[in-house]
Amino acid sequence: MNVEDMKKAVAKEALRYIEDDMVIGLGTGSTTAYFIQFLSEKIQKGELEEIYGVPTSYQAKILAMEYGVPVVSLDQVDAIDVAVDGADEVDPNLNLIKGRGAALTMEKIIEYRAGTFIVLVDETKLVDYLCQKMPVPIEVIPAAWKAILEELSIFNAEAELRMGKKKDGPVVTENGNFIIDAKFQRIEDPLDMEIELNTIPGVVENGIFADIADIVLVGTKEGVKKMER
Ligand SMILES: O=C(CO)[C@H](O)[C@H](O)COP(=O)(O)O
Repeated sequence: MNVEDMKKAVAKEALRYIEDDMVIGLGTGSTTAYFIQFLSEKIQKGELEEIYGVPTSYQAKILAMEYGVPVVSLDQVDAIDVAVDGADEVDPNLNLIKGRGAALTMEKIIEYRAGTFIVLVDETKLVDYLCQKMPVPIEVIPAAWKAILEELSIFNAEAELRMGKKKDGPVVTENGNFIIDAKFQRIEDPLDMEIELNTIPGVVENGIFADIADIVLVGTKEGVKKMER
């Protein structure tokens, strides 16, 4: 089983948690894209009814619209039953780093409020501690980017402004902000770090998702494994 097959396997497995009449937070990224596709197939077959998706990004919204999954915004719903999203790192306590796709703020807004937050990863995302492989994406107000970059040196972070790939200059998020990717040495206390980073003036949100995930479905060569809080 290659990584792509693992992503598909966890996306299929996540459907087990979806029932009629649910409002579902739709995450961002390649793994969640499979989930949206498979969710749509079940809806088209009539196996799921009265499903509404709350997208965490334009990517999720456009995919849902293309696949015919009804889309609503957060302010149109009373509650989110389940949210499904990928992650960049998962530690043994189900703490996450997210935000490679620069959608971390809306992802956290929605996933924090979900009755059940299900994370879909392949086994390459499992780490012993956060920041083992990936930096923490931090969404910042553009005017503050340079000051924040310097302030992050207090944490011994190697931090850089994220630059566009098919755009000149910095990546601009869907909220009109910049992203700083900060590689810390090792995050000992994810919750503490998540809160501390958000106290820096100009920081909108950061990609540490501590104590939010309820279930992590991990695609492995041996099949899907479940980690649960
Ligand atoms: O946080 C994210 C986007 O902001 C993604 O969920 C995360 O990067 C995982 O993506 P993929 O499933 O493509 O590996």
